Amino acid sequence: MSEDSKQLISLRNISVDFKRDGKDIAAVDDVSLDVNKGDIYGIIGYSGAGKSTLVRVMNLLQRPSKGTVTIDNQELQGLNPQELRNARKSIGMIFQHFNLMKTRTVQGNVEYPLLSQKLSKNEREGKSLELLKLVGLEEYATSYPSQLSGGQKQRVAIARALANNPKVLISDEATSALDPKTTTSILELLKKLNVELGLTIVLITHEMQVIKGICHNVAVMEEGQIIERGKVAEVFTNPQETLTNDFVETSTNVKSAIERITADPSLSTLGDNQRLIYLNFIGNASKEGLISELSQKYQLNVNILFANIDQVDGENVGYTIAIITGEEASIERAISDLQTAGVRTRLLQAKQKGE
Ligand SMILES: Nc1ncnc2c1ncn2[C@@H]1O[C@H](COP(=O)(O)OP(=O)(O)OP(=O)(O)O)[C@@H](O)[C@H]1O
Repeated sequence: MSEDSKQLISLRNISVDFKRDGKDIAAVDDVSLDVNKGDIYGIIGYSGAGKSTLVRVMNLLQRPSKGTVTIDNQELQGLNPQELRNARKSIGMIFQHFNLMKTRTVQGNVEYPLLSQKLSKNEREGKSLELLKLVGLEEYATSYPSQLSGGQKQRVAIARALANNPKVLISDEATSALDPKTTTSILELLKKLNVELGLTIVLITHEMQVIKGICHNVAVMEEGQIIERGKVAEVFTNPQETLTNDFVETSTNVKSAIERITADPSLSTLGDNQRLIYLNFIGNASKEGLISELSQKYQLNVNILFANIDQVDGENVGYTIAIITGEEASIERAISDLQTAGVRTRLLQAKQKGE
């Protein structure tokens, strides 16, 4: 397969400017992004970062001020209105507030996009029931949206988005209005659609937990730009930008643990030759064993204040905050050994003799 045919979405130098109070706002600022077929690509950023605007560019619901949009080797800006309508069918979308039609039944909602296809009533009914089965809601075909829970409404919206057999599903904060358990079940459904149908998914969110749950790749957006991108496991364990680090540490509870520990004098008032240190490691939990091994080797006392282990894209990632006590040179050597073994270390606080 050539590099080109692997790409499903290709955005080149996209900028979107809006006018507000007579001033230009760069909602998206010179963004290039490639999404490969079969990928689950997450775009994360705080509110106002430009995520929704960027994904609306992917089907030209938002025309960019600059740049080109190519979907499956077809440049969208070159299409006439009829061709664009057809191209848009290959891009399904789901949203935070589901956008279902209240006066139509569940099945009626799923059938709606099929009305523009040359299908008989029977074929439409068959297809919509098949889609409802796929999302686990065939028993609710005759119910109305108001009779469903949020998670069920989102399943209906997913079935509807799949009606035209799209190549890509864009999920715009689709789990933001759902509780954590329902969020997990919707993410599991998206993962299943990705695996079983080979559906490419672009998912925008402000929660790293969502990215960690199902994405293979991630882009971090701030002020209209992509400031960092890469494989989720890599970005998670070695974030380069402050904002990325902030997302990672919030989702792993490391941020709140550091705040709690440094605000508590009984934990953060260090004695002589003590260091408060943060350790982050990927791979096997045996790195935990490494800490006790090094503490024996260098005669250090390690007091673990916080530890968390997480799964990112199938890999274990560990986070530990500890106070290490011992001779300064021994601490230095132990930290150097940890780094050699692939552990990321960060000094949070230190007190040397005589301070
Ligand atoms: N139609 C519009 N007219 C003017 N400004 C807009 C318009 N749409 C978005 N913006 C502005 O563009 C910037 C990016 O908005 P966008 O909705 O893309 O961000 P976001 O990251 O998706 O945030 P959120 O999750 O809150 O929607 C914001 O400053 C927003 O106010």
